[in-house]
Amino acid sequence: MGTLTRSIRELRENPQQWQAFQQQGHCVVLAPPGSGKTKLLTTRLAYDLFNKIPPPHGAACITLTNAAAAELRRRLDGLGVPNRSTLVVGTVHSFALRRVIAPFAALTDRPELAHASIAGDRQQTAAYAQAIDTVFGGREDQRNIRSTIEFHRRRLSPEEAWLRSGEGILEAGRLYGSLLREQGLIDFDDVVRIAVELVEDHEVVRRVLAARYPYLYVDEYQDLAPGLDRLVRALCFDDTHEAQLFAVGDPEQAVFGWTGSRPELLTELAALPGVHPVHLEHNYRCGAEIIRIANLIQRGEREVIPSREGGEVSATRCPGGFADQCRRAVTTVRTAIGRGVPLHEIVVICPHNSQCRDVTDALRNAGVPAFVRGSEYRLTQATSFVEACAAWAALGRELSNYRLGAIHQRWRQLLGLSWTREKDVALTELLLDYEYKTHDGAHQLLADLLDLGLAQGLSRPSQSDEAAEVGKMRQELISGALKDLTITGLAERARKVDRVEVTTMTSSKGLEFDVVLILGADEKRMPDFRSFNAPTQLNEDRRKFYVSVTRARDEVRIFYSGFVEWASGRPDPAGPSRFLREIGLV
Ligand SMILES: Nc1ncnc2c1ncn2[C@@H]1O[C@H](COP(=O)(O)OP(=O)(O)OP(=O)(O)O)[C@@H](O)[C@H]1O
Repeated sequence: MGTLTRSIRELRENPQQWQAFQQQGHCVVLAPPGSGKTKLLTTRLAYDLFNKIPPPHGAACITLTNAAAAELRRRLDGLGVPNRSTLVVGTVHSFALRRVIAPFAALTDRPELAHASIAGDRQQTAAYAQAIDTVFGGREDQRNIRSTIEFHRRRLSPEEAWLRSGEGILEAGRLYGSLLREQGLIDFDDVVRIAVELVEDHEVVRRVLAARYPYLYVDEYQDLAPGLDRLVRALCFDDTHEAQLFAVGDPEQAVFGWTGSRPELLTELAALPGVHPVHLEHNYRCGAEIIRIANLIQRGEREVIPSREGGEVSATRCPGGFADQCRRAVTTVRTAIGRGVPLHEIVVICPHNSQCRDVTDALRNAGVPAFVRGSEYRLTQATSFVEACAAWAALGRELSNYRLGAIHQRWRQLLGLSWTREKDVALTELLLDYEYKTHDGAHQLLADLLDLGLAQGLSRPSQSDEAAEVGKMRQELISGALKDLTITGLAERARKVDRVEVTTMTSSKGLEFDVVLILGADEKRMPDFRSFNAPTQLNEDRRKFYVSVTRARDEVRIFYSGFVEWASGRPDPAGPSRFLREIGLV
């Protein structure tokens, strides 16, 4: 039996999943963790492509983060979905840039946007500094003003809202935008705003997009910021040319508040006339005890039903502080390995990046392979392609989990019209060559890939976001934090097996493991002390804890000390996290 058929059969066993799978018209699935939202979305898309969407029509399948988009692509690959030029699977920002702004920029008063580049972090910081300095003359706290401007840009606030935030904010925001514009740059907030304006203001844009992508699939809808929600609504709820929407999400897993997202948008979407809401309630991932604890974290607001017995949750006090938590985490990981749990079925989750780095060091020093992704560059289609090339060359197909065919497919997409069959041959030769050069600097492989055609492929205007990220990666590999990284080191970053994953609570979203370790469960860290008097933020911190716990199939091990240590080194006796108290674990 094919994987798609098997997946459809599994959905048929669950009446709610089956209802959503068969639903005609707009469908919004609201469902808890592990209830099969992503499985439902990808199975339905695969089925629709084979049965309802004949070429040249296509579909757009979008989500918020690159990691989530990569997971969608992986699952669709597994269901045997073939490539189609009108099938877009990616982030909502890349959809806005490539499928809305690039082809329709001529309709705006800024046709040059079709060739604009995405501003890098440094360019944004410089433009913010200059704009704020010009308007406020260095009198005010730059960080505060920048975050107020970002707040309004992300929410596409109307002018009155900007004005309510104080004198000079609107002016500085406008100046920031025009400073980027003078350099031929836009940032992702601009991308969203311009795409929303194009779709809302121009019927022709809606008409063309609805013809090209008559079906729109959105995963993790709760994380879309208001601008992106408007984009989806304009495409799907136009009286004359609507695309059909299939959206899945969970307001209780919204963890991207800093991007301006509001979990209520999903609930409101589900209540729109013409939308069929479907609620799922069974969790297929976690043992019953994990679900019991997860329900307690939610304070009984929503009962999730487990599909199997078992599961363990425990909390351990580590009186020696965070270093002690790391030591005990190492022991717990070793015990799990001793019981036969594969390394890649274990995850360590911490509230902060710096804690992730500390626990990774502790694991590695104890001889346990561990991987944490820092903020060196984002994992996009192009950067993950470069990592996959290193992995295939250095680790081979088995250990790397990458097929040469999948690497070639990505290569073709990145090269676009500049792809030729000879370029496939050249890529294969290059990768075979690197099998014997695994100790060379990783920057050399990137330079060779750029020379081989990647640079040309990324010079297309629609690829400016990818080009910016590859530029950042190159910089890091040549002179940044990754400057001594070898091909093997780069390969390790893409390796999916035989290593423990270490991640922040936010980035653990959408993942699943047999064993989950949560460190740093101390008040002032979890929740963060800045959330104490901010109910919205406090709720988001609770949701992050909820998301972390529900990543586990079998075991959740939580560690706390009852105090936190700040940079001064002085312990602050804040007590264990209130979340542990609420669920009766301390
Ligand atoms: N009907 C089903 N029968 C068997 N297994 C299922 C079924 N539905 C989902 N699953 C399994 O449950 C697990 C969770 O599914 P999935 O990742 O799609 O859930 P999700 O709702 O997207 O989770 P989260 O919101 O936590 O990311 C997967 O291993 C999936 O294969």
